[in-house]
Amino acid sequence: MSFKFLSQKVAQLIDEELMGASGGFSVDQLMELAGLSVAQAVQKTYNSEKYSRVLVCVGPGNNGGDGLVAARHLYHFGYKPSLYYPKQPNKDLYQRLVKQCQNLGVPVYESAFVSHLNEADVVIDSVFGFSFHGNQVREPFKEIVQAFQTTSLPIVSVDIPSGWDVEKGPSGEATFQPDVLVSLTAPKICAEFFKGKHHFLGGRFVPPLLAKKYGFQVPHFPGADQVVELN
Ligand SMILES: NC(=O)C1=CN([C@@H]2O[C@H](COP(=O)(O)OP(=O)(O)OC[C@H]3O[C@@H](n4cnc5c(N)ncnc54)[C@H](O)[C@@H]3O)[C@@H](O)[C@H]2O)[C@H](O)CC1
Ligand SMILES: [K+]
Repeated sequence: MSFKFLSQKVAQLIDEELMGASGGFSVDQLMELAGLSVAQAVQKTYNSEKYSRVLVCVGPGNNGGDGLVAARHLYHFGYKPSLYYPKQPNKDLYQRLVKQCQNLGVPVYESAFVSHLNEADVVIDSVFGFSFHGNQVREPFKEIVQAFQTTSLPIVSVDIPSGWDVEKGPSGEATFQPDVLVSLTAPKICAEFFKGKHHFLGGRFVPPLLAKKYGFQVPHFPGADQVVELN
C-alpha cells in the first residue's frame, strides 16, 4: 500500500479533530493507545531477556506522555524501564503518569543522562513529536539529542526522531537514524528519510472517515495488535 505522509499542520489538525467535539476522544485515551503501541513495537522487536533495561527519554509535551505510558506497559511486559525526565511540566496528566510508573518502582532520573544511557540496553526517544520546531534543540534536551547522535544503543523513536525537522527530516544537530520508528496515526513527511530496520504504525484509533477526509487510509492491523509494520 502506498502511504501518504502527513504534514506537520495536518498532523496537528487531526490531533485537534480527534480530541474535539467531533472526535470525542480525551488526550488521556489517545496517549494511552499511542503509548501501548510503542510498548508493543518494542516487545515485537527486542526480546525482554536480552534487552531488559529500557531507558525512556521523556520530553516536555505529549510525545513525552506517550513515553510515560509506554514505560508502564513495558514494566508489565517484563522489561526493566527507567525514565529520564529532566524537565517535568507542572501538568496533572503527566504527573499522574509519572506516579503510575513510580508505583511500579520505575526509577525517574533528572540528571547524569549519559551515565544512565550507559546502563541501558535500548532507548526510547519520546522527547519531541510533531510539534518540534526550530533548528536548535534547547537544553536540557540538547544533551539527549547529542547522545542519540553517538550512541551505539538501539533507539526507538516515537512518532518523529527527536530533533529532526518534522518535514525536512534529519537536520542540524539531529541526523541520527533510530533502529525503530513508531509513527502514530499516520507517518509524517520526515518518515520518508527513515532508514532504520523497522517502521511501525501505531495509534489504532483513527476512524476511516477521518482518514478519508485527510487523504490517507488506515492499513489492516493484524488481530488485536496495536501496531502494524510498514514495509
Ligand atoms: N493523534 C495523535 O497522533 C496523538 C499524538 N500524540 C503525541 O503527541 C505528540 C505531539 O505532542 P505536542 O505536545 O504537540 O508536542 P511535542 O511532544 O512534539 O513537543 C513539543 C514540546 O517541545 C518543545 N519544543 C519544541 N521545539 C523545541 C526545541 N527546538 N527545543 C526545545 N524544546 C522544543 C515545546 O515547547 C513543546 O513543549 C505527537 O508527536 C505524538 O507523539 C498524543 O500523545 C496522542 C495523540
Ligand atoms: K520522538
